[in-house]
Amino acid sequence: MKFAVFGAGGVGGYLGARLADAGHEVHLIARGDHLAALESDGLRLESVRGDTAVDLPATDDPVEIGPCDCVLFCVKAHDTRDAAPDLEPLLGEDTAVVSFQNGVDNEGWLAEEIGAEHVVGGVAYIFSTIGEPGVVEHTGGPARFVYGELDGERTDRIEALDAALSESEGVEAVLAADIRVELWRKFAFICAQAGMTATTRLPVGELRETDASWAMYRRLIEEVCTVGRAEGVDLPEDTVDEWLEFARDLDPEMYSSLHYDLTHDKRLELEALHGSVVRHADEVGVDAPMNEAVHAILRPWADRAER
Ligand SMILES: NC(=O)C1=CN([C@@H]2O[C@H](COP(=O)(O)OP(=O)(O)OC[C@H]3O[C@@H](n4cnc5c(N)ncnc54)[C@H](OP(=O)(O)O)[C@@H]3O)[C@@H](O)[C@H]2O)C=CC1
Ligand SMILES: CC(C)(CO)C(=O)C(=O)O
Repeated sequence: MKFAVFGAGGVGGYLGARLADAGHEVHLIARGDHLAALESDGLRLESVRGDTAVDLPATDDPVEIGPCDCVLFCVKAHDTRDAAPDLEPLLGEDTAVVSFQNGVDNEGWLAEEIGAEHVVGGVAYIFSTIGEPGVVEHTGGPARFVYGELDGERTDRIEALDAALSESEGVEAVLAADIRVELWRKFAFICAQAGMTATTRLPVGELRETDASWAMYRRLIEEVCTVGRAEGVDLPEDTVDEWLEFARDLDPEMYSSLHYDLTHDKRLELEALHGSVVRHADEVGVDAPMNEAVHAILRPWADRAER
């Protein structure tokens, strides 16, 4: 298959390297120092699931790539709207654009720009970052990727993507029955894991040992589930308990990408996470006070990083 990875960073670089190793044609879209390093030295992946190095075409201009079977859209959520118009040259009639971003709004934003028929939902469970230009470091997380057509159809293109990811080493690939449920499930977890590790600047192990913090972790998940259900998302009854059990088993030193970005003076995806919960809660008329609190605490840091 012909893939373009739009935003070949922590998530996109990981997937691009794994798909290339599985024999697919992969084009990377990046910018700045990272692009310069990809062009001169190729992409190196240092991963707890096995290292690899791939020499792939890399550019900041999608026109050079042309129409693809599938585009993996892996920029930060705050870059979605700016990047979306540049997808156009990558689109053929049946091209799938899969968002592997955090949050529940990216798919809608993409659909507004390129048409809903091109948009496929996706969720990533991994912890990977650009360690230095040209190098993606995967330090933990299951490397599980969940995806599906927004209407739940088993189309030829989603089956082709499923086959490509399933056959790639180091990728746990899951074709979802209902990707909207999966997006909200992940959203519930990430709002707790990211919100708590970023506001306290402590790893999950210390949060688990502190009753008040662990109770807040739980409430963040509960609130997102309440909002999602109020929007008609069929989240399983046991979603909260399932995530708490999952979080209890996490490496005690585990933080989140929001914490990483906060502590590395990078822009925060706050509006796609807690800001989004607050907006969705307002729309459906339910309260989300813990998410509001996280949003209020981190907003000045997000402003500072944007200045
Ligand atoms: N990293 C992780 O472990 C996980 C991340 N996610 C989600 O995945 C998404 C991607 O995150 P992550 O991989 O960490 O992000 P990264 O910052 O590592 O990678 C994104 C890359 O895209 C580049 N980029 C952004 N806009 C453009 C553009 N218009 N043209 C070319 N390149 C562009 C960025 O460049 P620049 O740096 O210059 O902005 C950056 O190199 C986020 O929504 C995140 O929440 C989900 C689960 C785990
Ligand atoms: C918590 C984690 C690592 C789970 O994949 C994540 O999605 C993130 O930090 O953005």
